[in-house]
Amino acid sequence: MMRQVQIFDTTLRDGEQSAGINLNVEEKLRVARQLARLNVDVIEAGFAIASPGDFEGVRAIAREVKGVTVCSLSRALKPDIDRAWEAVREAESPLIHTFIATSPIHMQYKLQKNPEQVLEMAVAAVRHARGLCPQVEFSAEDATRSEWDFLCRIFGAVIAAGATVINIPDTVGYIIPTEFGTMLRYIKEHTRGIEKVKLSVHCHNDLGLAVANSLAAVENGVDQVECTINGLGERAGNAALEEVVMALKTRAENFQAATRIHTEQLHRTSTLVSTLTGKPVQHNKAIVGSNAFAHEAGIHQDGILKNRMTYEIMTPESVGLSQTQLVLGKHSGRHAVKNRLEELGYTLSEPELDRAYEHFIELADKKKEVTDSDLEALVRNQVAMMKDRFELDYLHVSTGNSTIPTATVRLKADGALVEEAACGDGPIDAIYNAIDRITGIKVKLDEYSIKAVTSGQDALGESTVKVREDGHAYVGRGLSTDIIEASTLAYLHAVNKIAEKLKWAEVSNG
Ligand SMILES: CC(=O)SCCNC(=O)CCNC(=O)[C@H](O)C(C)(C)COP(=O)(O)OP(=O)(O)OC[C@H]1O[C@@H](n2cnc3c(N)ncnc32)[C@H](O)[C@@H]1OP(=O)(O)O
Ligand SMILES: CC(C)C(=O)C(=O)O
Ligand SMILES: [Mg+2]
Repeated sequence: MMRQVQIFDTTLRDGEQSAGINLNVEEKLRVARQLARLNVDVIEAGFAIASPGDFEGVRAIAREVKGVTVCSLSRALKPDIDRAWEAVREAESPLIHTFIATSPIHMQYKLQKNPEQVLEMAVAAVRHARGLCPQVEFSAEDATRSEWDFLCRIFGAVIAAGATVINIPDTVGYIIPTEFGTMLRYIKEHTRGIEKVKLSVHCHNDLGLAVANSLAAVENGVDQVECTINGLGERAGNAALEEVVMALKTRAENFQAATRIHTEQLHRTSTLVSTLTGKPVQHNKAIVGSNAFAHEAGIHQDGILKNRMTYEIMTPESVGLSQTQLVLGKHSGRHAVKNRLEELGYTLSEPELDRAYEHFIELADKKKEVTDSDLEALVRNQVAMMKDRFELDYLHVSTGNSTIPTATVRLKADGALVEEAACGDGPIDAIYNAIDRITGIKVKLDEYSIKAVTSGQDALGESTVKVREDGHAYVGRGLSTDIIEASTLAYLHAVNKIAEKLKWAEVSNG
């Protein structure tokens, strides 16, 4: 039986606490709307007492964003709690989150209070918050460096005072997964009333263990994980929401726990947060990095082409990306180059492919990435091994302001001369109709352009067309001092690519 784990998103509170991030109210609202689309369970929208802007941000989200619990952080102080309540009270499901540090070092040096005073403050804070709001979360800041028996005592006391969620933060990212599991089991066994509340964890990434610790917590039965988009947060950040969620989904049989997250929204959410915060996502970041579903090594690309699961443990579509990327570079092999060329409409024989691959590797050694245009140029211009099926032999167009544009076209098709005439809406349309009659290939013209590539009266005109056949797009280019001829050559260029593909299909189908 799968149990449900809640996702508490704190991008707008702990994430925004990262050095160098400052979101205004409108930006916070945009993130919150997207978090609601992502279907998080709780949005920690800010720390209401911190500033008027933070207060307005929390209040605006509480007023507008529905279908999700909205919460504000507050110290264990009455004015903080009152301000938090003022900000969240209009939410469909409001929550006050109050906290106080429980580790010896924080109590002695930062709070300058003894454990009994801290316990009293925690209880008073929770009691006051619970008098205002039906849902109150209590966090023991720096819990993982606190004495376990003291934690059990303070948790028991705040539960008795009305806390509905108990959160165990690894505030400084100190704990390791096995130790966290043992600690959580100890707390569950030794805290009075713990079975009545939700148990939550909040992990920081100072040792790069935030996600691993959060997952260890799920294995040990916690009900809620606190995390942020792109792992934003104080110092090295918090547990990355996308990593926690996809680990739970991909290894569901291990965790027997599911979230309500709409994972296809992950990429979009990550991009929005990155854009608004100005914090780029590192390329190799799990799940949402630009290379997370990109493959360059030949052996990997070959595997992916044969079966995506050889090198992908989840699909790009499941996180909201349209497809796997096979990046062509110096580590790519023949299979990937052949596959891309076929997608572009070039079907090569084995010797042709060998030659093209040789040229490709030479080029890839000089360039980081070989683009589609590079590949096309390489095949058509450098290797020049493809013999066009249709070549222009003769062209005549008759047009004017009071005549129906008519074209006569003669092509050399597989060595024989074939001539056709056709009318059209304009001279180019007439030519393309005549060509279609000769080739018998049905294409749809999506784009057409003509531009001068040199200057003067004898300027060279370059025409580019994009045509579609059987759902695939083909680009053709033609160059001539006569723009009508350039347009004809561009169309023929695209049609020859299609003819080559169709020929290959015939051969392969026997
Ligand atoms: C682990 C975390 O992420 S905790 C959340 C951190 N987030 C923030 O700090 C949000 C931004 N902070 C702020 O805007 C400000 O620090 C404020 C408004 C919260 C407080 O500002 P100030 O009143 O000027 O206090 P300052 O920040 O300098 O010091 C914090 C005070 O709160 C006390 N304090 C810290 N945590 C708590 C707590 N949980 N409960 C009660 N008091 C606390 C400190 O002991 C210190 O008290 P002191 O002034 O008596 O020495
Ligand atoms: C306020 C608490 C939950 C926190 O952010 C932390 O301890 O890291
Ligand atoms: Mg934190």
